Amino acid sequence: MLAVLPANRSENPTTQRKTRFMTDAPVISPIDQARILSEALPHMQRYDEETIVIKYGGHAMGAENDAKAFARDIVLLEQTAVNPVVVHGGGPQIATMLKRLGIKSEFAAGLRITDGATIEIVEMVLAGSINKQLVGYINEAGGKAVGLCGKDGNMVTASKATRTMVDPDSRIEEVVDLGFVGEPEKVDLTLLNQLIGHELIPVLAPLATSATGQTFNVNADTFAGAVAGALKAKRLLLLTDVPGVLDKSKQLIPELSIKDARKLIADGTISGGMIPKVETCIYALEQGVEGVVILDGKVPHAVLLELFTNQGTGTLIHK
Ligand SMILES: Nc1ncnc2c1ncn2[C@@H]1O[C@H](COP(=O)(O)OP(=O)(O)O)[C@@H](O)[C@H]1O
Ligand SMILES: CC(=O)N[C@@H](CCC(=O)OP(=O)(O)O)C(=O)O
Repeated sequence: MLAVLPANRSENPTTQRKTRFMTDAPVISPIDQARILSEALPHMQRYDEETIVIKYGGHAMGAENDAKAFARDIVLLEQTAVNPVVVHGGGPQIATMLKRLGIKSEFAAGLRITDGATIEIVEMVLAGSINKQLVGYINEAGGKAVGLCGKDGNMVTASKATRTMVDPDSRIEEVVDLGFVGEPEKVDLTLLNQLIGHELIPVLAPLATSATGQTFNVNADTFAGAVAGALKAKRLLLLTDVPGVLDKSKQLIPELSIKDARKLIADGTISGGMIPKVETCIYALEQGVEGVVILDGKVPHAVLLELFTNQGTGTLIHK
């Protein structure tokens, strides 16, 4: 038998809830809402059953409501048959905790120099608080998130990272000892393959183990690139707090070739935390990821805008 529509639709609790949500939003007619959904169809079809790695940076996280909105968009992706894999950062949150504990922290080439005391805090903040918070938000939005780090199932093994820096005064090159900072060497997909495509959303903290069982702190962009490369992901999205890669006059560069990106690193236009981000994009492209984008995660629904509309935001890096 056909269900009888309620005579007064506003008495329907579902309609009431929707109406309440709509009060703060710009007025969009129901027909426009339907049109927007319909226009998303070809985009959804393009990503059907495809794996998309989304790196959610510590700066992009912002307030609780922003993280909850991000989580909701991730659930929406999964609902449309995309396979999202979330890798999160937490640099600013680690910095806050280290400061509270009176532990000094320094960076070299965008990487945190990580001693024995620091790695304990890094693991606590990344795999403990941030990871479980994001898992909670995704699950609250109706998803089934599984929080892991690279140590689980030996997913990501790493070797000790080193960087050569040029002393600005003497111009002499010196090797910087970064301590327990790891460079991903191998990604074992056994565990991830148990989750992807089974309605489960992996949420990964960027920690790895060495061959001898040492825990390594891995830059979250580098970690995301290694995972995206191993998965041959369709897209890698790096969400940060700037519109994308900016030129010397702070203008957004919408597209960047690998060659030009390398030039911008060499001439100092790209510096600090943007270096591992761009290096990650280059690595991921070389590993067969189809498209990589650096974008502003603070823009509401940044992920949906990038994937499901014609409005490309941020910097697309290509071969
Ligand atoms: N050319 C550049 N374009 C944009 N951002 C840059 C550039 N060079 C350096 N940066 C810095 O990189 C930062 C992003 O890296 P990071 O702080 O590690 O972000 P996240 O926490 O999202 O990984 C920006 O906030 C900006 O200060
Ligand atoms: C080695 C290294 O630098 N690790 C990073 C890991 C977290 C991270 O990368 O977080 P964001 O993406 O928010 O910057 C750190 O200790 O800050």
